[in-house]
Amino acid sequence: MPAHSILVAVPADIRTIGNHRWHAAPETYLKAIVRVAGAIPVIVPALSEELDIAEILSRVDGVLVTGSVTNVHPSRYGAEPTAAHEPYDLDRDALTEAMIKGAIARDVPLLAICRGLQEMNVALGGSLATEIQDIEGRMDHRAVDDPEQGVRYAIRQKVTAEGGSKLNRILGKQEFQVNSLHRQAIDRLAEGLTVEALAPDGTIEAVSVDGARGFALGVQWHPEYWAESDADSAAIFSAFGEACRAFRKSRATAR
Ligand SMILES: N[C@@H](CCC(=O)NCCCC(=O)O)C(=O)O
Repeated sequence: MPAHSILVAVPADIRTIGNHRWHAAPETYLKAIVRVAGAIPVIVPALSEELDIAEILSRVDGVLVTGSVTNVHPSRYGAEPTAAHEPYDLDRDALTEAMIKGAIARDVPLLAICRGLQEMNVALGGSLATEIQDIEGRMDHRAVDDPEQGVRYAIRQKVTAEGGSKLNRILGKQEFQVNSLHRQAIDRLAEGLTVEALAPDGTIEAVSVDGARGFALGVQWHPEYWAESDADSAAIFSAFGEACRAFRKSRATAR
């Protein structure tokens, strides 16, 4: 096991376990950070009003925003909340907005996955569509109804990366298969984001930050799930880990 020294901040979800509120992150992301990106994940509690986010960002070498079954509260992108938008996690919304904006402003490498990509778009002023499987012409991007996680997260959808995009360079190809499971998607793309990849129905599957000096990528699918066994998933986590190491070095030399 390598002795890692790179730190990656992971904003927490709020979960209720028994009678307690927990600040938690899914293990699949934590293992992918340790085992494939080669870094130490540091879970940041969703207590944004009590934390100095700038201070946290000055001590970490990357930020990874995970997926979650909860949805960004629609008031954050000017939509009326309805039952179809639920469930929410308002504390996570506040934390991820601050961490995403802060990471981009400071060139801290950022990898945003699924809900994370949606939060990246909302943080920069974009909006989301909900229940996209009900929109004419759109595919059903939800997980298959199966108790087995490996079946729910099976890689089975085609995605096409823009030629010359960051993803195209990381993966060395334009066409690939992913495990994209979600019921919301980017509607109005935020100014400052570039589309990196699309599903066959036009759903935005990946974005990057325009003019970012470092790594600032959002993917709608789940590279964390197969990061140890699927070459494309591994390539994304390895590229993120490399970016974090390069950022640590550049920051050390600037001091
Ligand atoms: N809530 C959003 C984001 C979807 C997401 O991040 N899913 C992660 C895992 C979900 C699971 O295991 O069921 C949406 O649905 O669009």
